Amino acid sequence: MAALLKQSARLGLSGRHGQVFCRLPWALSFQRYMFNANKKILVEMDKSTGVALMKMANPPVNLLNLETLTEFAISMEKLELDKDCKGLILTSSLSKVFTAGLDIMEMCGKSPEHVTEFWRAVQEMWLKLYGSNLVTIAAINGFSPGAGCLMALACDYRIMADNVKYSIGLNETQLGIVAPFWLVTRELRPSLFS
Ligand SMILES: CCCCC/C=C\C/C=C\CCC/C=C/C(=O)SCCNC(=O)CCNC(=O)[C@H](O)C(C)(C)COP(=O)(O)OP(=O)(O)OC[C@H]1O[C@@H](n2cnc3c(N)ncnc32)[C@H](O)[C@@H]1OP(=O)(O)O
Repeated sequence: MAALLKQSARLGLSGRHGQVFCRLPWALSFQRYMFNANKKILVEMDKSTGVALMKMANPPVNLLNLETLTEFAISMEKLELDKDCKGLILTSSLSKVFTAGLDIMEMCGKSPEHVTEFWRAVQEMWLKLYGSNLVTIAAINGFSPGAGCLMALACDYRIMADNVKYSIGLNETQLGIVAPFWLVTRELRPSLFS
């Protein structure tokens, strides 16, 4: 993140209170592009730095439902295919929630087919992040329970906003969901793999 900001300064961007203001001539704007499918995942790719900023934008709490997870996977695929993209910062567009995790309503009163599709999308999200060729950074700017924690763990680096009110953790056992073996061994106890 610091490197990104340094690069921004070199290119004529100035920052104040965490915001970055652009003073670049319009002619250089081709170096940036933005995309989103359904506006739940916003991506801004800066070709001059090779860094993409991905913001979850599903108010009020950035729930990870099937639609958002699918959009996330598509966005990751697009970035992986961009040879100029070297790094990814994953964050939230909301002020105090990174993501409230999986939408528990996706697991409640739904058909077995739907639940299967949903969990496949959860697993795909993890695979896309954990297996990414990009340098991935989670900029955790708010509460991050359950799958929010899973997302952060799947990134190469994590930075969390310095606010004692925000919590992060795998709290899903409180809902009767058990973290799968591969998650525990890969991310929480990697020594078991060596
Ligand atoms: C067998 C095959 C295995 C394959 C496995 C593959 C992968 C699995 C890998 C790992 C397992 C990970 C499992 C992860 C599970 C989860 O993520 S479970 C969800 C955990 N999350 C929570 O417990 C969050 C609970 N929410 C909060 O604590 C708060 O909402 C908050 C985030 C602190 C924000 O607080 P606040 O700003 O005050 O907002 P509200 O509480 O008022 O919430 C606003 C509305 O959003 C609803 N909501 C919040 N969280 C959820 C949620 N997780 N699901 C559904 N809905 C949620 C909340 O009810 C409010 O709704 P209304 O406005 O009242 O209608």
